[in-house]
Amino acid sequence: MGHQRVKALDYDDDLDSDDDYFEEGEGDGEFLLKLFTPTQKNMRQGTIEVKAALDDSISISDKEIEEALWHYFYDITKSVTYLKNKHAPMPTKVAAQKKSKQVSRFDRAANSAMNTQVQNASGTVSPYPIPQKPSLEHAIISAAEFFKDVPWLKVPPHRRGDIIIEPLYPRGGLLGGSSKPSKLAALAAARKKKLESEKNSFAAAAAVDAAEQPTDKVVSLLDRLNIKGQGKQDVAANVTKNEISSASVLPIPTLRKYPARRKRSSSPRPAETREDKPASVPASDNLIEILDLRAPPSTFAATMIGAHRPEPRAQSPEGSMFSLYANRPEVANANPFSGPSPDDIVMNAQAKGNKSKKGPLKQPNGGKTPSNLADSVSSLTVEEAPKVKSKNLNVLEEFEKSNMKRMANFVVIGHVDHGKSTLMGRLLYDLKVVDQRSVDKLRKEAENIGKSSFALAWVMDQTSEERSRGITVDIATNYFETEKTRFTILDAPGHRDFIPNMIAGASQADFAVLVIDASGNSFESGLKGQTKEHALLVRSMGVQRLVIAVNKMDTVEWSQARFNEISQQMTAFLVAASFSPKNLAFIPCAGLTGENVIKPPLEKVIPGNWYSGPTLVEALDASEPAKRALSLPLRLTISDVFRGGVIHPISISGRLDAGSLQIGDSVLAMPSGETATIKSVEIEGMPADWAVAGQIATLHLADIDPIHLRLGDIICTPSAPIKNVKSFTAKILAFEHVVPMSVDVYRGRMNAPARVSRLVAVLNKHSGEVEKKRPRIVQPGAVARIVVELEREMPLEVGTRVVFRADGNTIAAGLLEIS
Ligand SMILES: Nc1nc2c(ncn2[C@@H]2O[C@H](COP(=O)(O)OP(=O)(O)OP(=O)(O)O)[C@@H](O)[C@H]2O)c(=O)[nH]1
Repeated sequence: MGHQRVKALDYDDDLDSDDDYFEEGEGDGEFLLKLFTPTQKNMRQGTIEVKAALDDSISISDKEIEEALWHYFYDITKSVTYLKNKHAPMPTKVAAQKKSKQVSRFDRAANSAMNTQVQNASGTVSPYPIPQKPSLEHAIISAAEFFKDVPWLKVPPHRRGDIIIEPLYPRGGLLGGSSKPSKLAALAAARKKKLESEKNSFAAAAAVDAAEQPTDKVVSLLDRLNIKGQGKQDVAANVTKNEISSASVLPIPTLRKYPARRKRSSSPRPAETREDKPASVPASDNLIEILDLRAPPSTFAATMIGAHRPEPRAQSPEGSMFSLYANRPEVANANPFSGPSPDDIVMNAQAKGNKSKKGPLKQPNGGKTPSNLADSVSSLTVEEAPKVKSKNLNVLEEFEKSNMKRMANFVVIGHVDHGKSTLMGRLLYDLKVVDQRSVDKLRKEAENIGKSSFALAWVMDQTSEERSRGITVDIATNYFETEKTRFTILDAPGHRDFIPNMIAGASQADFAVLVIDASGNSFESGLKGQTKEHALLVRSMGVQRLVIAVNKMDTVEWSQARFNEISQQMTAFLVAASFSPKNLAFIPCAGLTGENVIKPPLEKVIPGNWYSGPTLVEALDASEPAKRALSLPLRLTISDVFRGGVIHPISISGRLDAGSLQIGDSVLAMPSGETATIKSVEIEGMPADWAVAGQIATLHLADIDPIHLRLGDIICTPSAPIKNVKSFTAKILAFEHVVPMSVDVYRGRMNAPARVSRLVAVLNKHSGEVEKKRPRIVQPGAVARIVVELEREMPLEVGTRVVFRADGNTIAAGLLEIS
């Protein structure tokens, strides 16, 4: 700070302007004198010493020395150093300015190359030393030379081997470091040496293997296959023959023990390349001169590789990076596809093993050509499930031999709540078909919902809906037998809403049991309701015999008068409905209490013991067996379609109207026209081999989809099928007025909308003779012939019984005459 202040004294302006500064203590003259006297001495002495310290070659004026001394406050050493540095010879001003900045070696090398080019062009000498070209022969090789025939791995023969790139500069030059090899370099060298020794030993071992075929050597499967494989022998022979002699000269790529690597290298080559260009080294005359369009190396490249311009490159036509060893004779002579592939070797070895153990090995495609294979495939068929084997029974003979108890199916009809189900429940209970325990249980359950009187009815009505509503909805089936007959009960619903179900039941019946409530007004109301309708329906459906159960006699105290009244009225009606009086049987009974069901009523019950007739069961048993159309073609009306589980996925049940069937039979479903095979048969829940007309059978089917089976469809014999018709002529009994009108035609459960298209004639009820042609209307109770047009086809034939309904009422029933 003092120095700065002294130095500032040189500026007059400052001195003049800062008068106060000098006014402290002494006056101006004295102060200056004190100040400059020792300075002048020091300056003279310092100038002498600096001159002495400086080299004589450097010419420096005294003033310059004094300035230095003044600047460095008479420090001789610093002043000398400053002057020396100031007057030392400097190459350029730029270099002097960048003296403090370390010039990178790369920059120096680049500058050198640039100067070299400049020197070559202008003859000037570069200020920097240019690296001298190494004297070794290898040093002439530049990187461009090395890679002149790249892509990689395309090494010319004269350079095949250890490529030694002599460093342009001593190690540790450009990038620093020691000239001693690094550990990594040492490891690489050791590995290389080891591989070479392995290669030589492997080549020798391969030669021995080819001759001796060692078997005791523990090698992997691939090793063994490789050794035994022809491809291996070929390659090994080549390697042995060519490589051992040249191994010391030409370091070859290491041959691996496993052939997969060789396969991998050759497999990508397309077949056409393999055929057109065998794996041989392209001779020199095969080389193609390629126009060298490359630009001269850049400055950087020239620095790195020198100014050498590579010769025009010669490239093999293949120009492939995989041709590194293509010009090697052992590889050139080897056709990689001449022998089996490694996969082939493995497969052949496996085939050998299998052959030795299991005989001839099948070829993957069975030795078939593609065309044969295609033929075989086209000839393949999906084998159908084995048909059920038929016992080929003569069913009619079997039926005769069986001495089967006669069978009868009857439908229980009548107005709603007249006691049909209760009467049948009593029948079954008294016949011990249903045990006491079951009835007690039903009674208890019925009591729980306040319907204790329905307990016996629940023997038949088993669905929750029926039990909760107290009415029968669908046909309920049950079985019992007497000494003479096996009976099937078809309990029909009495409610008018379920007339179709009642028709379905009636279509299976041999006769009918008409239940009439004897209590006050019930009979009369029934006559207005389904009592008459049901009677007419069953009659129109072919039922000729009726057992009329005058039920609930307990409610009228077993009044004979009431019984007689009902009998007379009903007889008149039924005879009018074409029932024969001899086929009508009136039985007084009480289903709820069980009188006269299976046991005659007690005298105390019947006042005056006025009834001595049969019980209900006796009346049933007294019925003439229905004629069975055994010799006619099979006709079975489907009343139920269900899935019988895994074993029986498709099952149907229904009454055989005609014909017979047995296990293994092929049957035809109409109207679908689909065939099925009968797998098994059940009659009354028991397995059977066959079934005949009149029986209600369950058939478990195969070879048919359930969608082709519906309620009311007909199962028939394929050789004599029932036909689907669109129109027919029928003889009808009119219940209501019939005019040309829209109706629904029922055949059992099957129905279809139709139109009465024409009234042909009114017929005599008894003789059937035409009484009036082309009537405009058919009166209720009259018999007439009409023509009906169906909106869709139905399987119908002559003799089929049909029912006509309109607006929920049965208006007529009839028999097909012409279809
Ligand atoms: N007092 C008396 N009641 C009876 C007799 N038979 C049936 N009942 C009663 O009549 C009612 C109807 O009986 P169900 O057997 O259900 O009549 P149903 O004709 O089968 O009825 P649906 O099948 O619905 O048409 C029940 O409450 C029975 O207890 C009988 O002999 N005497």
